[in-house]
Amino acid sequence: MATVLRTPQSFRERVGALRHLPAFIRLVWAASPALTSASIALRLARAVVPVLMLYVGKLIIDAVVAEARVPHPDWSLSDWIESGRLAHVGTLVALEFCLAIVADVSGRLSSLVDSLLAETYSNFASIRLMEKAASLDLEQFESSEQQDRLDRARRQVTGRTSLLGLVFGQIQDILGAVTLMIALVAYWPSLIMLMLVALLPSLLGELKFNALGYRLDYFRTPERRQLDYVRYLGSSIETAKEVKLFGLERFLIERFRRFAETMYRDNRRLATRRAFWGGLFAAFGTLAYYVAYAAVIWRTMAGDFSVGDMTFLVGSFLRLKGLLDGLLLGFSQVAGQALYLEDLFSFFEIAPRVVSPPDPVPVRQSIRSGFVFEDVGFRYEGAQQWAIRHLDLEIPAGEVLALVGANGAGKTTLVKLLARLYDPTEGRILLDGRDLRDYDLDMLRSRVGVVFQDFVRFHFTAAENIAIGDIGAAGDRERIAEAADRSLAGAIIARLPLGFEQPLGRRFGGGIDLSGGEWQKIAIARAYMRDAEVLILDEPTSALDAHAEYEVFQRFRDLSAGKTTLLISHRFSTVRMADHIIVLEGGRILEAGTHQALVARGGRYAQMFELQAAGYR
Ligand SMILES: Nc1ncnc2c1ncn2[C@@H]1O[C@H](COP(=O)(O)OP(=O)(O)OP(=O)(O)O)[C@@H](O)[C@H]1O
Repeated sequence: MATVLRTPQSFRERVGALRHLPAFIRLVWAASPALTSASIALRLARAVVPVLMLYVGKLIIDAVVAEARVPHPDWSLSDWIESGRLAHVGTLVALEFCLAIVADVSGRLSSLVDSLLAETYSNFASIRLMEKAASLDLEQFESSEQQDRLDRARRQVTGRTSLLGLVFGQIQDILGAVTLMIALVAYWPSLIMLMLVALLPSLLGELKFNALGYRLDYFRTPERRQLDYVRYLGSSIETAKEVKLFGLERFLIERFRRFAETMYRDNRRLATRRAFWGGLFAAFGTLAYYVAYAAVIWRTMAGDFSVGDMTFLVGSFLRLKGLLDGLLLGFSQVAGQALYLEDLFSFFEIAPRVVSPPDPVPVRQSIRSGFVFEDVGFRYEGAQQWAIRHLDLEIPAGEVLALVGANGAGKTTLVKLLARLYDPTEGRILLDGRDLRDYDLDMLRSRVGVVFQDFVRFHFTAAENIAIGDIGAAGDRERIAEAADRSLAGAIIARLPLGFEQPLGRRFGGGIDLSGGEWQKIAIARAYMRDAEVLILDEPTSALDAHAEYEVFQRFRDLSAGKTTLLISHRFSTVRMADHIIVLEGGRILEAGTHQALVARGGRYAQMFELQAAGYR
């Protein structure tokens, strides 16, 4: 069940989000240990070198002042060099030059390493996300709350890789600040305290606004998904046809504008408040800096510090202020983004419920007795009504069973239960006498070939579209061609300019779109790709003309001889081919029998059959 995430409200909870940082750093480390180590080492260099430079600067000034005090005649440069009085200062300048080069090189290398690491991490985390998503139950996918969370998790891995630079930048700044503080404490400890106290209001302010920003984003996730959806509707090829014909442009644009404006207004209010308070708090920091500055000038004039000390102290204070400001801003940004890590890691923690048992039973190569539904009931999460209730049904191995019934009668649900996409809410389903839940899930699914009514039109090549049925055999062109011939897709592919290599769909350059019926033939070829024991066609032929559907099913029947087959169709010319027919109504079995028996019975089936037959007369 999707757990409702509470929004972090209190200060502790906000800072508490930082607890995900170690897990985040572990994830970054796992993405690339080498790049992560390099990045941290370079940051360390970048933190320490500036302090060393400031100190060498101080030594230079002191040396120069000392030299300037010693009287010297009207010397030329060569006299200075020969006297040896330039040697000390010269060495110091050379040292500072070397440090400057190290600072420059480590800065450049560090941006290079960080950009490589950010991309590696983003790819790594995306793969983890896809793997996790693949392991989830269909039901967990279908809840809108879960979709919201997935959406936030996805944004976390794609849009928020800056977190990486931020966290490492923080580490660098902390190291830099600590080095400076150690140096400054040696001179005048109380000034550092002044600076730290002055920055406290900014810290608290930033934390507060971050939590507000996150809450805004959190509560806006459903709206943002709506916004993305409306944007997609208004600007994609899949919808262009209906948008034009129904004249939906203005309607969609208006809807987009309405959502977007509310979100913009809320964001603007927050950003303005943040800028105001942030500016006010920052003024405290600046004030502290100037107080410290004045104090240092005074003590230098009083003779407590040398001019070199003064430049070092003033330079260090300025740098420390910059670092602390940066740390503060960075900290609040890190804390803000860490709140989103909650989404990513809580997504990683969702446990699928439809899983293999600890000691799974292997599925036999060929099914012996078949499936038995025992008092099976299923209710979709959040639904009031049962989609299926008290269903007892036997599907003997090798039988061709047809399911008929009005829209919403429960046909697709039954198929999903059979393929163990869901587990029954009540009762159980047996395969060869054992509960489906006892079997190895992957093996079970690999034995079942389903073509759904809403099959996916993959914008891949024609060959790949068929190979979807058994993706491990994507390189086996012979099998793909055979599957295509069996589903009557072969003739369609032969007409494509690039044949099996033809990209399908218009999403990418060079793609060719197919008609609905042509797509269906391609989708049916997927069922032939699988060496499945159980074949299920859930109305994938609705776009085929009556003749084509008859032909497709005829072949399907012949080619799947000996296999357990389930057909769902609203066309009785097809349904009558089945060995056994089940009429579902409101999730229960209303009638069952052969075509002849059901017609002779004069019940619901006969009524529906008569209605359709009359339409053709
Ligand atoms: N994902 C879902 N979440 C909630 N309810 C659902 C979901 N899918 C189907 N239902 C409901 O379950 C019931 C059975 O639906 P099902 O899709 O099994 O019907 P069907 O017989 O296949 O219909 P059709 O002929 O229209 O394909 C319907 O009342 C439907 O509204």
